[in-house]
Amino acid sequence: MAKLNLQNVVKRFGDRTVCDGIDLTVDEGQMVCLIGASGAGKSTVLRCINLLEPIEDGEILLDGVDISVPGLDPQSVRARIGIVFQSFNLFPHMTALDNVMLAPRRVRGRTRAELLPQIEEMFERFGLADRMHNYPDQLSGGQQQRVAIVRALAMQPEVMLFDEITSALDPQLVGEVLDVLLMLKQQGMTMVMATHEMGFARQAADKVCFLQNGRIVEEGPPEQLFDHPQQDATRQFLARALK
Ligand SMILES: Nc1ncnc2c1ncn2[C@@H]1O[C@H](COP(=O)(O)OP(=O)(O)OP(=O)(O)O)[C@@H](O)[C@H]1O
Repeated sequence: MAKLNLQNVVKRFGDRTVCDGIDLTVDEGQMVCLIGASGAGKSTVLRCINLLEPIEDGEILLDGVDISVPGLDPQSVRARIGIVFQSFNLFPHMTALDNVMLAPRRVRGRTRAELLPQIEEMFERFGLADRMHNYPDQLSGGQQQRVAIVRALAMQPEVMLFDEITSALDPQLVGEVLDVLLMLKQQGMTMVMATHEMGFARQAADKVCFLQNGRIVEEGPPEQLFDHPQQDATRQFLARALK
């Protein structure tokens, strides 16, 4: 697994600065949660890391190498950094298995036969063994999101990014998706997660970063940030979110 470093990352949309000098370190095997009000810039940070958005300034280092330099093939970076979104984005005309196999076949040139044992094992591990041949509309939201996670993992990424992956789920399905993240953490995956699930951030994160107006205004281990927030903005946000 890899280590991720953001140094003074600046992202603007027109004259609006959405990431205003983000410094973030995610050590190998760490889970970092980004929290903050809607519009604070959490998704944009993740999209910049995955090179879905070009940045105006700063550096994004993957194991010490700047991946944000112009000219670098974004596909090769995205093969190393997986991302899962709120909306599962599965192809509706393909089975769960075919959705998962698509990228490793296309990008890595692997065959179905080569991939099958590893992918079957992942479906099994994430409680989806009997769902491999179902189409997305035959699956619950929680199952679809777990398939989306398996799809990202099938590329054998070194870092995983999760953007509000439980926000579109019925409350009773949230737990089964968060459990998958706990399993990944146990396996030592390096992860960054934008979330409104404060209970999960408190329980599972190694570090929590509070974003406000495109800046990380406070960060620390969850017990420090949740129990002893230093900034008024953090206190007010947590008071509302934990209510
Ligand atoms: N493609 C875009 N063009 C213009 N503005 C954008 C674009 N994408 C995001 N923004 C703006 O950037 C700001 C940060 O958005 P972002 O989605 O990163 O916030 P967020 O913290 O993830 O919010 P949420 O919790 O609602 O997902 C918002 O004001 C948003 O309107």
